[in-house]
Amino acid sequence: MAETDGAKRVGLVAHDRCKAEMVDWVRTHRAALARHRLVGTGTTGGAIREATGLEVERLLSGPQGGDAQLGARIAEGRLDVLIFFIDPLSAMPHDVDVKALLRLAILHDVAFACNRATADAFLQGPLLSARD
Ligand SMILES: O=C(CO)COP(=O)(O)O
Repeated sequence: MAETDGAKRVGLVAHDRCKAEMVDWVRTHRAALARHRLVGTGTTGGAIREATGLEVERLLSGPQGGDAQLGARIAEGRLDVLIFFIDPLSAMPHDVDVKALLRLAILHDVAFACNRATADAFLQGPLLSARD
């Protein structure tokens, strides 16, 4: 656990076709997520902040380096959990950045959820639970 208050540093990222689902997921779990420190890629973070009023640190947009910034945080031990709703049906110009982010999460043993079912499971257990 990274923070003494139990808060985790949570990265939030969604590809364009998954952004509505990400916003809905955050809205659904707003109370639990409000206990953590949220950081998102530019557009995702802005959409979440706008829709929920939650404080979200915004990095660059993914294709402009936001995925790489999250990867750097993982490499530096500054991110605890990654929620990344990946579009499995679209080619991405920054696919190498997406792969690098996931590779770094695996390498540094950072828990990551790439779909809603897994993200929901994170809310049930010690990673992001609303319970203490
Ligand atoms: O492209 C992304 C992840 O690969 C997400 O970036 P945005 O949140 O800026 O759209």
